[in-house]
Amino acid sequence: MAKQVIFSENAPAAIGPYSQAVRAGNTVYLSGQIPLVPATMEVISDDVAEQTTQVFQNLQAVCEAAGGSLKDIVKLNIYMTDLGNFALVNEVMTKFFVEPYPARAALGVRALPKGVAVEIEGVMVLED
Ligand SMILES: C=C(N)C(=O)O
Repeated sequence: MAKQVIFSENAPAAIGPYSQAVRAGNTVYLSGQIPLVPATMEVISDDVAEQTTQVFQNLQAVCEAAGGSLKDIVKLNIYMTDLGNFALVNEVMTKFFVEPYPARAALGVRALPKGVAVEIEGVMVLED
């Protein structure tokens, strides 16, 4: 199956050897987004709510570049350096998603790139 690399100028450029997303058939694999502001490539702030918002905005931009939207996401994996932020991340997520929510995993990790507090990756399935 042919794979297609997805790129959005409205999301941060990759900070390593990966693509922002890759489409294979109708499935789009969204690389982990961290809270970098696309225009500056700087972390938005230390505030976890702002970081989470930036992450979802970045994912939204990549989804749109792939011809979809956050509504088409079927699975998310959320990585947090402090699971004490679990409720806060949930609250921010409800500003971007309505039911039926995607499947999801939430994990606590020791560290994330650029010292951020949250990273989110996902899988999106496009309509035929
Ligand atoms: C930020 C990433 N997605 C990475 O380094 O893989």
